[in-house]
Amino acid sequence: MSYRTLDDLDDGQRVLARFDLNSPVSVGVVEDNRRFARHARTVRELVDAGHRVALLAHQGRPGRDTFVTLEQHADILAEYLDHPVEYVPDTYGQTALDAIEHLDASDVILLENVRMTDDELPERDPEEHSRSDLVQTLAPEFDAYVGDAYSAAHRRHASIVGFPLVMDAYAGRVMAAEYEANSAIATREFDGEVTMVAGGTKATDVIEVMTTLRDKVDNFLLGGVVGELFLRAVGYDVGRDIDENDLYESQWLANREKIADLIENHPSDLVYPTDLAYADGADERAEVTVAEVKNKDHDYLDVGSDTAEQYADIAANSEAVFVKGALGMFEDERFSDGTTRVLDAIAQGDCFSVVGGGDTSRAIEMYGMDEADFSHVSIAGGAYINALTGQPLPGVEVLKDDGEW
Ligand SMILES: Nc1ncnc2c1ncn2[C@@H]1O[C@H](COP(=O)(O)OP(=O)(O)O)[C@@H](O)[C@H]1O
Ligand SMILES: O=C(OP(=O)(O)O)[C@H](O)COP(=O)(O)O
Repeated sequence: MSYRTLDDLDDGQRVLARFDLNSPVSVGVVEDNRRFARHARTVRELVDAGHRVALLAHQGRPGRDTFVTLEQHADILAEYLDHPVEYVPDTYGQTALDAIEHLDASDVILLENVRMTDDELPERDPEEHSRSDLVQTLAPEFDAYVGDAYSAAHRRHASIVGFPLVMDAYAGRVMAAEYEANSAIATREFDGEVTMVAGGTKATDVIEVMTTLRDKVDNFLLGGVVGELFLRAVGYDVGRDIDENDLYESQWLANREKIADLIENHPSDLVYPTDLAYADGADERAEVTVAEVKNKDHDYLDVGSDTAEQYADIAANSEAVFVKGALGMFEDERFSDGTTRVLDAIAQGDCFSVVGGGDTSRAIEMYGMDEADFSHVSIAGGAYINALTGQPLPGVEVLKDDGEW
């Protein structure tokens, strides 16, 4: 193995760990989400091994409403951990250094939002970041650095890439699990069919992923905004904005050439919806076959039942399924069918499966599915896209021993 994990870390050390607890914030209130539960497992291991643990994390960006202190994060994490997490309102000043000095075995402190320091946010090379005041002040206080913030590993920020250069560095459990699963489509050979659910609203991201993975994926199951854009490209009158909706036109103009290229060169990999669902005059779910659509007079908010059944079948018979984007607006139960039927088929089967995307993965808990029925449910957004498109993540690269993760 070419990177060190917690298995390689001797007990009873002074450990600085970088997590990603970045969360939605609604009117100043930090919302609980699966990042806390996941990172709590890494902290639990550190606590059980008798380490003295200081956590570094960020929240929001300067100037945004979500840019708040980490006080609430400490409380939420402590709940998951069932162990105290002391919030320290300072990142690397004297207050922080005093708190670090007073750590006992198995104590956990959470240092202040690292983006409140000037050193953190500039995108710089690891060497330059390793010379920053932040890194130079904190590094000597610890024996080891644990990088667990996979979902922020696409950022070349000081606390992500600076410490590993000057400290013994280890990948945390979240980092290792995310890396292994999300890179699998690029790095693993599968014997059977590889399928990708290509849906959701961020069509530009998804079409970039499709273009990169066109030789690896056997079936792209098209849905959501992505599906409509592909249908438009083959001559159906969908994939257009209605009224104020601005999901389609700009993404059509930005991606039409890539779409045309995929259609021309990989036609047999593309699986189109054959029917679509919308809300009728009585606000009930109604369906129409794609062939019957004469002009786009409805917002199509899900794939239809025939499509859902066909997609579920393909997923169930695949060796590996990667999900990027939902097939419909599943938050509204009327339009959840496409997404849930395919997720159910994956969950009940035994294929290798990865579900990514903050919004899409919410469908799993919303509809009472068990995360354990999937090989991996990612907590990353941008980093997941970077991994799928084969771009190295700086926060991963710095943890490699030999440059060959
Ligand atoms: N036809 C559609 N119209 C509007 N929204 C849709 C449609 N299909 C899917 N969605 C929305 O797509 C979202 C998930 O995809 P997206 O935001 O692209 O991905 P991510 O999971 O990466 O955050 C869901 O919140 C869902 O409501
Ligand atoms: O939440 C994050 O990324 P995501 O929105 O892609 O999931 C990370 O914490 C990175 O945050 P940033 O996009 O403000 O650098």
